Amino acid sequence: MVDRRTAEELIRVSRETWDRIDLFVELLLKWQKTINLVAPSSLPHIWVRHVADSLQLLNHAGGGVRWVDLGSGGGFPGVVIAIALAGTADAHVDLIESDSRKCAFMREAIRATDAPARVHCGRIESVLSSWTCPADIVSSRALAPLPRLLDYAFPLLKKGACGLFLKGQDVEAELTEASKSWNIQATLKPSLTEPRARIVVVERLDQRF
Ligand SMILES: C[S@@+](CC[C@H](N)C(=O)[O-])C[C@H]1O[C@@H](n2cnc3c(N)ncnc32)[C@H](O)[C@@H]1O
Repeated sequence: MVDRRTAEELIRVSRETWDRIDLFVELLLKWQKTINLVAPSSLPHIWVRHVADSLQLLNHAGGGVRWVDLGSGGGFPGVVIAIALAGTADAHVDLIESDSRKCAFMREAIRATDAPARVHCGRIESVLSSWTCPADIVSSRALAPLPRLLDYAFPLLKKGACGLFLKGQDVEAELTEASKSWNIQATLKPSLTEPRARIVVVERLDQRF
């Protein structure tokens, strides 16, 4: 349980939130036997590598409670964020994922933890093409290189959502590439869980013509 203790030292959330995350992790480990929800090699480090990695986004959300998480997979960061926001007025997380087995897992996790979230099983491009709900935050982890990620998130960013994207060490090159198509107002924040990783906070995005 060193990994779990390290996560608790990195991130401050309530005892009740940790209890609900315990339920989520228990369920994930059960489903992981039949579906690849996270890389098997990362399981011994699940608390820091996945749970704390997700929760750290709350530090950059400016109190935003209406989230849309893209390519949520096994629930990172979206389901973990929803669990942490449970009980907060107006909090809601929309999770968009195209793999129906991962969607089934997330629906079960939301039910078991009573998290304020909803799963949209489909392609991001298609789900967001008719999206009308306001969003404070659009998040994602390990979905696509930044240029494609910005294409996906643009329908929400252009309406004023803030982008919170967990990225690896290649983020500077990805930002340079994305700048060819976009005017990006963004800042890079250090990750609490991985020294080489960064959180890209996109405050504003406009298309270059
Ligand atoms: C590498 S996984 C990352 C999952 C999770 N965000 C995480 O960090 O553990 C990428 C996920 O995005 C989903 N995905 C990829 N392209 C997508 C698209 N266009 N629309 C919806 N989901 C997509 C995949 O099915 C997969 O579950």
